[in-house]
Amino acid sequence: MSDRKDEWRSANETGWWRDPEVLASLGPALADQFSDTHPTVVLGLQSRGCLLGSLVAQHLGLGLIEVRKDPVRSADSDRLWQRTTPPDYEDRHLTLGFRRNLINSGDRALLVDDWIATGAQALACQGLVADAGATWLGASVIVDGLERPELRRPLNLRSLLHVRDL
Ligand SMILES: O=P(O)(O)OC[C@H]1O[C@H](OP(=O)(O)OP(=O)(O)O)[C@H](O)[C@@H]1O
Ligand SMILES: Nc1ncnc2[nH]cnc12
Repeated sequence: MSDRKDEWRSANETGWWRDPEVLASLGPALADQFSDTHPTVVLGLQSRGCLLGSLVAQHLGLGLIEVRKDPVRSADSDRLWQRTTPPDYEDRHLTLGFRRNLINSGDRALLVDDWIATGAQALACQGLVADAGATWLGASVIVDGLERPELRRPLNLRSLLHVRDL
């Protein structure tokens, strides 16, 4: 998984998906970080988090909730849980959300993502889970680049790599 940074100072994550062995190992590795918990649903943040979230969900035999950026109602009857993020690593205030009927208050939710930076998007996801009355288990990510260490515990962040190790 070691991977030097490119000229944009970000790891070339697309190379990870291209490697069959790395791809096969990511779902189990991200799931195993939370083997002491009992998730009932995986949350994947559009878009890379969904790619990884589906690997984790499949490994655990669970379903996936796709957390959409700027979700649009497909029908008036679609009620959404929605939250707007604080500024993220690109200084965006994104609206994140998903259909309310995808989660219930008995669910135990595990967020999966490739990278955490400001923690803004993960915080909004934690808020969405709280809005639904469900239980937040934590965030399982590949790269921990968290800029606010005080968020590590409340988010229950677990990572495969730290950004300084790339
Ligand atoms: O900690 P934060 O500052 O909130 O940033 C982390 C989020 O940003 C990146 O996704 P991005 O929005 O670039 O979308 P992508 O998955 O489509 O690349 C990354 O995959 C995380 O989801
Ligand atoms: N995928 C990513 N998400 C958030 N911050 C990043 N910095 C470099 N790559 C990133």
